[in-house]
Amino acid sequence: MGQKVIKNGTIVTGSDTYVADLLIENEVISMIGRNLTVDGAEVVDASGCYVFPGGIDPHTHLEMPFGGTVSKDDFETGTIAAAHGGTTSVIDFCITRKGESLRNPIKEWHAKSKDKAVIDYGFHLMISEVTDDVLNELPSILTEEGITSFKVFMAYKNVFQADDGTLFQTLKTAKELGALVMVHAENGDVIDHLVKDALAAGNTDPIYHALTRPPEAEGEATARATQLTGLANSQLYVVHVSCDESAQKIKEARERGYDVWGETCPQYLVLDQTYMEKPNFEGAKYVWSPPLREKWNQDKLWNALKNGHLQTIGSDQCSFDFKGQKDLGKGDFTKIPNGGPMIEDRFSILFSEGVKKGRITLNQFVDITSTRIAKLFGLYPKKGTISVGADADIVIFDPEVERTLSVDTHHMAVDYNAFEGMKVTGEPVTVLSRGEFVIKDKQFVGTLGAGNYLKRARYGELLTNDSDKVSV
Ligand SMILES: NC(=O)NCCC(=O)O
Ligand SMILES: [Zn+2]
Ligand SMILES: [Zn+2]
Repeated sequence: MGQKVIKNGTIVTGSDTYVADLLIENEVISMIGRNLTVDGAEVVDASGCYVFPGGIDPHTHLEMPFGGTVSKDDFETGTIAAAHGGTTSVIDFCITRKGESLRNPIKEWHAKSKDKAVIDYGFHLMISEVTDDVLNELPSILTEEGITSFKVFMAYKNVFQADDGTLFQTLKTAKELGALVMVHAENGDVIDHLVKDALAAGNTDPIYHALTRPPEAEGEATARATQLTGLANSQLYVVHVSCDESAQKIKEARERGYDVWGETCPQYLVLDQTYMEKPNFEGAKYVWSPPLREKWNQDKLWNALKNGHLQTIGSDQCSFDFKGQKDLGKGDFTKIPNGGPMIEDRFSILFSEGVKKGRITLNQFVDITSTRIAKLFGLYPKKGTISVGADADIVIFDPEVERTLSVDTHHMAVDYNAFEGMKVTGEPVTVLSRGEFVIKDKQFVGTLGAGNYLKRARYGELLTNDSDKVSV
């Protein structure tokens, strides 16, 4: 791979903003300085643009079986769309099955991703039960696979839901092994009860998905998960926080000194529950779990990001076509596959709605979309920052261009965009993954299978390109 110099851009990290040039050699950033000239190096002009570390999406479901169907974007279309949107690494959820070796789904996830991913990728491992077999397998999964985060679902009764004992045992095991536990925090039993009541009363429209999953069910589960984390003296990351009820519980746990972190998603910051009332079943496009909330929650979530009570943003990418997939739930909202297309717009929504509207600073934007995620999930400082020795995962971002989000221009494989017609400011122009162009002048120029599988460091450890893992 030849050398490249990125010139005249404004480099932005989670803590600093400065004008400098970057030299890229052998997949990494090898020099940062003013007026760099290197004979034979390709010059990439970033005048007028920000130069960000590539976004890291900690929460994707690519080609995931759900609700009798499979999410539409796979590791090919999903990672191409991610790259267009300024994301250069994703961590996808590997879904396990009870009574089976954890190795089987991991193999399946490798098979799904290896020849398709155009950017780097890692896996989280879902834990649905903790048996002796699972406990015996887990240590080698950390060391051999570099999978250092486990997800437990407290919702989706009779599908993914684990009980409190499983969550507690997972927290204890994670502490021993050095893994981060992620939790989908909604009270699945209460939701099941409310869903049965709604269906018995003939309430089958998409809006009842939201009405049967109230904020209290999310707040209660979040509080329970954080308390169990305190009891186990472990570490917890609450995914897709949708409402003030849950954000408050995370803040309280952190104030108590618990090692608890929270992620929100673009949809909860921008869309609200009224979208689920759209006619002609269009409300189904906006069915996520947890559901969209009343609008006033959005200011609370933005403030939580600004004040550090929530720390990251994930896409929760789990896309289904409106025609042929979402419509499986016509006449019964419980059959609408949960999730939406979000991998491409995560970065730009946070920039446009967050930085441009003065809700967060530019450096917070980088921290929330990249640096903090790299630190929590064992990728830092190989990923998540711009420094000498880091992977040259770079986004050259035009902060002034105005555009309209639409299914007509997005690169995700589905037949709608959740932000259809929304105007945003700012766009990734050129994106590099380990020094190679993936997006050049807004065009995809990457290679299927060029993405590397990421073996991640344990919770609290660094991952560098020099020595594989360094303790801190
Ligand atoms: N969030 C959602 O609605 N779908 C994806 C699966 C999950 O994260 O719960
Ligand atoms: Zn979830
Ligand atoms: Zn999810």
